[in-house]
Amino acid sequence: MSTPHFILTIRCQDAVGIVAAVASALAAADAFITESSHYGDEETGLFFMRTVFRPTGAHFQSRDDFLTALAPVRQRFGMDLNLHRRDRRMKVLIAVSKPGHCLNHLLHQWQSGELPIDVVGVLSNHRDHQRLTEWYGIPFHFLPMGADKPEQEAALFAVFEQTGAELLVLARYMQVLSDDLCQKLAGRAINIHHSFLPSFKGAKPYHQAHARGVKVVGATAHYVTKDLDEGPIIEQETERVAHNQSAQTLARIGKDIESVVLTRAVRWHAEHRVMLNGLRTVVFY
Ligand SMILES: Nc1nc2c(c(=O)[nH]1)N[C@@H](CN(C=O)c1ccc(C(=O)N[C@@H](CCC(=O)O)C(=O)O)cc1)CN2
Repeated sequence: MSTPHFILTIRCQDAVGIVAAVASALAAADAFITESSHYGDEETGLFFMRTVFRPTGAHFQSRDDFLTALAPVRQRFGMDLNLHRRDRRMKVLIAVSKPGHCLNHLLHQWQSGELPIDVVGVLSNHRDHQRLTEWYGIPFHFLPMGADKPEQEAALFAVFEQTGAELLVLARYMQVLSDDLCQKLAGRAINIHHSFLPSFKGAKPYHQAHARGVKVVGATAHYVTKDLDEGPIIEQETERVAHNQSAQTLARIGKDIESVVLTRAVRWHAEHRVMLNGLRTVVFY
């Protein structure tokens, strides 16, 4: 059986000696570092680090062993420190409305082993994608938007909790989540917006873009906050468009970009490569 690798992520106030202290603690625990990235943001004064390592010694093998070895450094610098087995797959719940292209792409990538996740369910306020979801052998949860939005959202959060989900992916889910639900899911919900933010927030961004006469369209994956389309950006991509292309054609071009951008963002989040830095993110590619 191959030796498990661990992913260590750290966020704390920046200071002299953090990298040396972490590397020394890992060396003292016979940890072999295979990958390491760090960044200090001079504006926010925050330090970020992602290190991948594997055990080589007899005394330090388990996650708890290494958490114990890192405890003094964690305390010295007041770190927000997390340690994950690299072979553990994140549990993901996907929400979708009528546009199904992002869901389809995610499910194909997952089934093809291209994403380090387990899809624990798909939920929707429409039944359009129930057959596709069940074809993949995934539970489908129909949560229609009745008159009582808090009730629908309570049912949504109940599915999130009951499935053991660790991430909610809004794969063109066209309902605005309430402040209360956003707080409960802070840092655990990713949305795909079908424009190159901050341009063209809200509904019908391709019509807005066409009317503005843009030469480039794009898509943005971001963490979900109460402020619509304002959450910390994880990934963006663009493609050139031309004067003779309609809003419908822009939307068709955009579908492929949205699918790729959302899948990248989910992969990077599941690989613990994305860290929140206020209203921004740090992404260790
Ligand atoms: N709290 C948040 N919730 C959601 C966000 C977000 O950023 N914060 N993003 C949306 C997705 N989205 C754009 O990317 C978006 C979805 C829906 C709407 C909208 O105006 N919806 C209408 C209803 C539309 C319908 O029923 O078809 C509404 O909610 O009144 C704008 C942008 C997902 N949720």
